[in-house]
Amino acid sequence: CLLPKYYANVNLVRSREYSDYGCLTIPWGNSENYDVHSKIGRGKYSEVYLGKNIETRVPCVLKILKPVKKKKIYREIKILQNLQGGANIIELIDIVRDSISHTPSLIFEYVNNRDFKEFFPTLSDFEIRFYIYETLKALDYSHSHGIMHRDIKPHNIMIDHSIRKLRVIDWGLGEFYYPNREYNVRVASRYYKSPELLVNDQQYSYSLDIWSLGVMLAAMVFKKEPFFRGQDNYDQLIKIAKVLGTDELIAYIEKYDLKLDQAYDGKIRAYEKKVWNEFFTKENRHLISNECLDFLDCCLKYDHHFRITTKEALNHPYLAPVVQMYKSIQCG
Ligand SMILES: CN1CCn2c1nc1c(Br)c(Br)c(Br)c(Br)c12
Ligand code: NA
Repeated sequence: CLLPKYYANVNLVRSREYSDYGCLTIPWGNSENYDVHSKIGRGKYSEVYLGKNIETRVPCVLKILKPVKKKKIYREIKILQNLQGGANIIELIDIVRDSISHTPSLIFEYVNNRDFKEFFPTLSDFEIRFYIYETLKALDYSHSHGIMHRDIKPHNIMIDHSIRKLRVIDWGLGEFYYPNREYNVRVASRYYKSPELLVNDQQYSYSLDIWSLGVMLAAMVFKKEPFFRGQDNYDQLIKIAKVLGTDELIAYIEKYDLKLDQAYDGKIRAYEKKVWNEFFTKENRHLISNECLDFLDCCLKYDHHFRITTKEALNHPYLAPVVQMYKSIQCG
């Protein structure tokens, strides 16, 4: 078929400025238009506040960027601009230069999100499938526009359950995909880091986001948050090997002639690949189905070349009930 399996060339066929975030025209807004209220979060690169538009009184979120390399700030803004209007992509309302810190602040639409650690355990089987589907819509839009998110985790999935609204936030680690380009492996958050990041396979692609989504889903359906709890980046791979087994990890490493950091020497013992039913409990059984386990197998592959793509995932039987629901709404 004409379409490459995974949007390999979208950034090659577009004009240069689409992905060249060096030269960016920022339509600076006016920080006087916004009232800053309470701090709602703090990250490595930003402080996040709840605020309001002074005139309209409409709530908004102000992400005040810590002074990092301009190039990184421009990359986040360029990615947000390129993705605006895409399904479940957080809306960037304004960019203002903070009158005090002089660093840029990004003004986003507000989502009445509830901490996932309290909210996720309340979800039914269908609701989990629904929110995975909604997240995949955002990832498919992003990947089809040549962009990897590289920090998918529950903290970056904002959900207002009262209106079934989901938005993917924090595109600060996002990057433009080019075939055969080598990328920094120090991305994503530890528990959601994919094997390629942990064995320093720098030629990764969009499928990094699919691993992180799979890890998030496993935590939701098995009620085990996080699903792979590594003490550090080395232990993270050990925790994965304890579930997926050592054989396929070694096969992946040998296939691409990857070198394991000497920190692993003697650490990676022979672990049997576990069968999923070892994680079944009374509390999580109602969330687990054969389609769900198959979906997890498609996402949680060591070799990123073999992971399911967003397009294929949206058509996986696990999500058929969501597709069916949307069809029934359209037919009225
Ligand atoms: C740390 N927290 C909690 C809620 N929340 C946080 N960061 C947020 C960002 Br960035 C955006 Br954009 C939106 Br919208 C929401 Br809501 C956010
Ligand atoms: Na954000």
